[in-house]
Amino acid sequence: MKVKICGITDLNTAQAAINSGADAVGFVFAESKRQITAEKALSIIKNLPESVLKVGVFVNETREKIEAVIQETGINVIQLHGDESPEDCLHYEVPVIKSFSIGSSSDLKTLAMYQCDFYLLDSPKGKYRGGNGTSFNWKITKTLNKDGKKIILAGGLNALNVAAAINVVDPYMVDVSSGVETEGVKDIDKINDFMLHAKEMKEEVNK
Ligand SMILES: O=C(O)c1ccccc1NCC(=O)[C@H](O)[C@H](O)COP(=O)(O)O
Repeated sequence: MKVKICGITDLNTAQAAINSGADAVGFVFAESKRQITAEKALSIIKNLPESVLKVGVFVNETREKIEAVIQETGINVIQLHGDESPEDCLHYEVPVIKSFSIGSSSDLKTLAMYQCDFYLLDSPKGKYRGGNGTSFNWKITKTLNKDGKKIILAGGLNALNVAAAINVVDPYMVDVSSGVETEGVKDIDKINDFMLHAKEMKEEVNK
């Protein structure tokens, strides 16, 4: 199972997540308690291996700003986490993750309107557009026709529930932020624990 650790704000945590097996790390450029500047993101990203996906998270941001952040920081994937239209997700030089708030099965119908590289399923917004630590009813996804889409499951995941979530949703990747934090700060022990449960699940599924 592939894993994205989101809401990275320092190099030590990024490196620990990658050493633990993270396939992607996320940097939030939108309004958030985890918001990071382009300058700080660059100082982290330049020290990370090529092979890891560096995801920039944006909410209803202008194309000009997103393209500038791509140039300034070296992020190699963008995550559009607001009310972006299908057209807003096209014609970027890097792969695009579009996130969708899943409150009921009708929310899944929207995915068919979008052509993007990854489809991230998250809980409906809380204080911020994402990173709120709440999960949605994973069983809703049973009605989703994946049709080859790469699904990223997010929202309230943690070491204790990630294996069950993978079992129900069968995603391409899982994404976590709050569930690997203690008092709002990324916790390396929790990252290691999450990784163990998410990656172990892959072994179980492949048996
Ligand atoms: O993480 C944030 O603070 C955030 C703020 C605004 C928009 C998106 C944000 N995060 C996007 C993510 O990919 C999170 O990992 C995802 O929403 C899951 O978060 P959590 O429920 O805390 O694990």
